[in-house]
Amino acid sequence: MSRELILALNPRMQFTRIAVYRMNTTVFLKKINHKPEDFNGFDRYVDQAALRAKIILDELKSNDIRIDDIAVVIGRGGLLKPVKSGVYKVNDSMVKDLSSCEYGDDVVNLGGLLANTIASELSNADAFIADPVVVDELEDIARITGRPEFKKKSIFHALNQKIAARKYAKSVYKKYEEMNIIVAHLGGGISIGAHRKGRVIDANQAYDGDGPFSPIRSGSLPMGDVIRECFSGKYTQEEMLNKQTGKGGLFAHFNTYSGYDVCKMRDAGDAKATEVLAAMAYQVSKSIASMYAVFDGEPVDAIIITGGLAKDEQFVKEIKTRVDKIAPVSIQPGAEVLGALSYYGKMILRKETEILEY
Ligand SMILES: Nc1ncnc2c1ncn2[C@@H]1O[C@H](COP(=O)(O)OP(=O)(O)OP(=O)(O)O)[C@@H](O)[C@H]1O
Ligand SMILES: CCCC(=O)O
Repeated sequence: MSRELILALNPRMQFTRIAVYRMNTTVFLKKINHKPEDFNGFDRYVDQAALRAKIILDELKSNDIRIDDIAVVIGRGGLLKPVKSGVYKVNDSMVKDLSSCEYGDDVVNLGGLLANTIASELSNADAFIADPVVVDELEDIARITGRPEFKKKSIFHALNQKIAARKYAKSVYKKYEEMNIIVAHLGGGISIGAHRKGRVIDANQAYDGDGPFSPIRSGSLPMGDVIRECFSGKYTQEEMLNKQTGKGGLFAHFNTYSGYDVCKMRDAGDAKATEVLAAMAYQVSKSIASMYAVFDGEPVDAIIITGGLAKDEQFVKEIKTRVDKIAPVSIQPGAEVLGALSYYGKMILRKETEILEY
């Protein structure tokens, strides 16, 4: 039996999900909740790397995980320069871009940094990321905007979208690379991707660009109003960016990061929650329908709805009824981030994947 373990890491704002795998067996799975006061004094998410790494290592040790058997530490990849899909070994250049927030400050940056810090503490491990949020397979036409100095960027949930699409393709005995699929990832952020024959040729710029609003992101806004707010003198640039990326969407309406809680408010008859969630479902549906045009007349084989909010039947129903004329709709509730990372971790151990250099 192989003694080589895989440690997978998915850092989120208020918690870090970790899992340890021995090939196909899950050895350990844990959602480590963090108290906001633990991070007092840290201005940026990346400043939390050393502390979170220690908390994770302590958790593994106190659960008798044989940490020196860990060979692969693989984290969810962060805001980096645009890259092709695949597995990357964490190197100095990646650590520099993540820790300086060269391409933005999001908690997802901690994926590569935690993997690097933890691997360096172990005797036998290397650090990796896979399909980071900046996987870029856009067609050139998708990049052009109404201002030559602005190009649309590919920032979306590449890891979960691609795993969801591969899983669906397998379930209908086809190859991902042979299918046309629209994937809607409904998580803390929301991204809609047009997967044409295995390449995501268009997606909304989910982090700070366009698309539906989400539990934490503002999505597309009336641009004139945003410009006027920028120059109102009321907010700094940092505050304006934060309103777009971390304090928009459901948070701005309800002061909670939890889509689950807002769904519960709707179920209890709250009129505002009903209205805002319906608007979010409406925006997701419009975004899915807009991707139909991207396939330029080729049939779309499936629409996949995935992510945490895909667990809410009412929310999903409101989207489904608006888009199911386009293609059959398949629901994959929840995001398999750790499972997806373990899939790549196994390929690394079996030497079945190219290790790309950042
Ligand atoms: N049963 C549920 N019903 C409704 N919403 C839910 C449910 N379970 C989770 N959610 C919501 O889903 C969102 C989180 O989804 P998910 O776990 O896919 O995202 P994440 O990993 O935190 O962020 P992202 O997907 O943007 O990277 C949260 O707003 C959460 O409250
Ligand atoms: C960080 C990119 C995807 C998202 O969370 O919106």
